[in-house]
Amino acid sequence: MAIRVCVAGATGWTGSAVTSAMLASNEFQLVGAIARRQAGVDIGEALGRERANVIIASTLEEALATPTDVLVDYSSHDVVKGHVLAALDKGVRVVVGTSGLTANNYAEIAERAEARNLGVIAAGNFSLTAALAKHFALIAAQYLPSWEIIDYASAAKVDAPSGTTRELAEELAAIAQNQLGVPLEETHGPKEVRGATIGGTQVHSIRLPSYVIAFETIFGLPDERLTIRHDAGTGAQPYVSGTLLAVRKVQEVNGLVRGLDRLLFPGISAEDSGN
Ligand SMILES: NC(=O)C1=CN([C@@H]2O[C@H](COP(=O)(O)OP(=O)(O)OC[C@H]3O[C@@H](n4cnc5c(N)ncnc54)[C@H](O)[C@@H]3O)[C@@H](O)[C@H]2O)C=CC1
Ligand SMILES: O=C(O)C1=N[C@H](C(=O)O)C[C@H](O)C1
Repeated sequence: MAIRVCVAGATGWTGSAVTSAMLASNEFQLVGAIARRQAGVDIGEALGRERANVIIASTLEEALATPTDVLVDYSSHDVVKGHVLAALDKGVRVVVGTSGLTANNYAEIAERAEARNLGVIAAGNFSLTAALAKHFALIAAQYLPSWEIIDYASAAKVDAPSGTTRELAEELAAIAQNQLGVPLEETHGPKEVRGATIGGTQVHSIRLPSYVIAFETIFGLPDERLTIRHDAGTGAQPYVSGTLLAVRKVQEVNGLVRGLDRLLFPGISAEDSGN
């Protein structure tokens, strides 16, 4: 039986690519679509396709009035947490693509998902190559003691750091404690220039025209350096297959799974490195 999916942010840059893939597949049945603009319009027509017989809703409550198995969220940092908790309260599993949620937000989501005996899969980045870049960085942190992260995005990206680099920094902390050459409080000059500290990692977000989206984890040793970098282009296609994989897998998950790499590769932990 097809998995019944509702997409929040269905007309957006990412949501429209995911929604189009759902509409083109027999494995999924699109039963709901949420967007701020074009509410009341058929989602197929809004995306330049044939009619899908699904009318775009302006609220989650309206959309989830139709029985739904999985909510996929590619909306906005200011509504995503409310969407996830409300969906769980209605017995709907969730795949979270939207960035901007903190570790505390995710702790609350994990607790709610466990209480409802439902699954949530969230990833700062649903691209396979970005998941590989994160996986390689987690491996490197088992062996190399010092690193920093640079997060590049267009001038229009409102959330900082990116969901990708926030997730990476938080998970690096579970592998090892990053070692700084000079403690931040001993920095001579404004400490802000050393970036934001997330899970012990200094994260630097650049928001400038001409960038699309990229991140790099730089590991420094005396006289040598390793950079693990991911670059994505202007299309949203890289995020589609990972999102669809999560929609399939979330049926089997209880509680929160964070990171596409967790679905694709065996876990890495501090014990593996002896840290
Ligand atoms: N995890 C991942 O792999 C990826 C995550 N993202 C994240 O997904 C989010 C969306 O990104 P884009 O597609 O570029 O955004 P976008 O601005 O192109 O689209 C946002 C969509 O959400 C809807 N929306 C916005 N605010 C809303 C609200 N208050 N209530 C209901 N609907 C609302 C809009 O109508 C639109 O359909 C961002 O947080 C972005 O960082 C984006 C790409 C990949
Ligand atoms: O806003 C974007 O474009 C993207 N956001 C996600 C993030 O915040 O990491 C994922 C991807 O980088 C695209």
